[in-house]
Amino acid sequence: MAELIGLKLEQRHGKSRVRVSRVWRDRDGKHHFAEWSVNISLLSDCLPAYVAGDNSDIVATDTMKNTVYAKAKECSEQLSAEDFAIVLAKHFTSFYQQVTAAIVNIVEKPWERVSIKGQQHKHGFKLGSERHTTEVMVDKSGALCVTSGIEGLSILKTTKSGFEGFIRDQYTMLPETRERMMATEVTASWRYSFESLSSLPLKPLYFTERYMDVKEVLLNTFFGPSKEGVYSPSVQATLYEMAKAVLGRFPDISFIQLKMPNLHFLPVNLPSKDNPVIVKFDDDVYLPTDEPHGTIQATLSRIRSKM
Ligand SMILES: O=c1[nH]c(=O)c2[nH]c(=O)[nH]c2[nH]1
Repeated sequence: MAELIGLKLEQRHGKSRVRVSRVWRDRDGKHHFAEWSVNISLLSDCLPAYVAGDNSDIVATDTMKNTVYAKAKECSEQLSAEDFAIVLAKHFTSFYQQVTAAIVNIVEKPWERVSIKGQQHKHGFKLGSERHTTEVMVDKSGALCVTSGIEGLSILKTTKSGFEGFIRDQYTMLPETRERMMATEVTASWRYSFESLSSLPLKPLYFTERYMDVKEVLLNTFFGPSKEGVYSPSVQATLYEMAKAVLGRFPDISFIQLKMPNLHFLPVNLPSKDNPVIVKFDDDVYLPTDEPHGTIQATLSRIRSKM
């Protein structure tokens, strides 16, 4: 192809924000429900489409969208977002000779079953806050990478947080403190150690359970025990403890990234021309602000032993 002499083309194509929801009905009248926003991206041998206007090797993105609905219909048992992403990625890589790898991202809407008068409702759901995310990559050989995560987990504690001992210079105004609010919106993503389709766990809803468990470990570590809490010397130290707790607890997770913006609650002091002052801050009245905010993020992974 003359056009490609001296040039390198890297390409992928796919469909974004394919929204689908699925209901599964148990015999006893209990319903299960999921709502997903699916992104598909295919790596495929379709160079002629770019360089010669020849679409004969193109999987139409419209076909990708329809495949989401067709596969949702086929999945007759409730399944995790990860397993649905795997179903799709497997289909694209095995069905089309041209497709060498598929990347499927899903964001699940946080519908939660409601309880009415202490009883779980059979078919009623309300929208929660944080979202379960996943990215699955599958190639033709069956090699696989599953990353899962949480988006929008807003958490705050009103004490047991401080920040001291940082660098001071001519621009430093921030007082040291052992008493402040700590608030953040956690974005987490973690990679599972399963590296092939054949090594995936067979247990149904395995990844859904893991998601719930990881979230619980993150929250327990951030907050500490319910009565006494746990002191945080910085967002950095708490982030590290949270990441370490996840790797320590789940051997099938090889890597975790946490993004934890520091959402500030500023002390309010209103001076007055006369005494007494109108508002003197006593760890009680704050000005909440998310702009500007600190940005703190880190990844923690296992170092593979050379043995
Ligand atoms: O936990 C914190 N980490 C920082 O890096 C930082 N910087 C800052 O101004 N306040 C804080 N708090």
